Amino acid sequence: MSIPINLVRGRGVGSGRPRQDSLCLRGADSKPVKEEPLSQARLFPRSLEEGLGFEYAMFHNQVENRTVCILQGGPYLQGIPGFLHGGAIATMIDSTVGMCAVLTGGAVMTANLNINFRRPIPLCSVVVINSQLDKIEGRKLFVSCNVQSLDEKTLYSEATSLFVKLDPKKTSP
Ligand SMILES: CCCCC/C=C\C/C=C\C/C=C\C/C=C\CCCC(=O)SCCNC(=O)CCNC(=O)[C@H](O)C(C)(C)COP(=O)(O)OP(=O)(O)OC[C@H]1O[C@@H](n2cnc3c(N)ncnc32)[C@H](O)[C@@H]1OP(=O)(O)O
Repeated sequence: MSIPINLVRGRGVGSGRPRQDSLCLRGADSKPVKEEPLSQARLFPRSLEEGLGFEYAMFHNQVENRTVCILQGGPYLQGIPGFLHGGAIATMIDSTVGMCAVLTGGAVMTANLNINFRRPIPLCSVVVINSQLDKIEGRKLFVSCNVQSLDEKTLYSEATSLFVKLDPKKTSP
């Protein structure tokens, strides 16, 4: 049986940096205080110059509700010398499980993210993030993932997450 694999985004596949020209600035109480175009706004993982930050492509399998991310973390993402910063790893884990949740459930937000960092990821190495939808309970989507080396011999990180579908009756966000 052939399994449909959808390329979600990737450099060289029409992956220009997304622009969001109509964002609201929000005050401390989360209420919009001023409408202003933020022409510099970028999806966080796409915010660094090519080759220096997050280099990745994601693939989604609609039949199995799985999203795979191939990631190379560039030199601007260094944490301890020679290795990826944990926050950069968390960003890409959140983005991958988030993509899995969005493509399965529509408009969602991360409510909870738990990460175990098992081994440090060498800077500029290529790793694979394998995520899958585990279950859906009402508006809640539970998605887990692991981060491995290409040869699958090294398990770098594991994570579980909860995404909540946005309630159209609520105004925020
Ligand atoms: C924003 C629009 C998104 C639209 C997306 C569409 C397209 C995007 C396209 C491309 C994007 C591609 C991929 C995604 C990339 C990256 C992903 C990054 C995502 C983020 O980086 S996003 C930022 C960080 N994220 C936040 O900034 C969330 C702040 N937060 C809230 O905005 C609310 O908290 C919210 C909305 C989460 C829920 O609020 P709510 O009012 O709708 O729901 P409520 O509180 O009633 O909870 C309902 C049920 O979830 C349970 N529940 C809730 N929270 C829980 C928790 N923490 N632990 C355990 N259970 C929890 C309750 O216990 C209840 O469970 P039960 O029903 O069983 O009682």
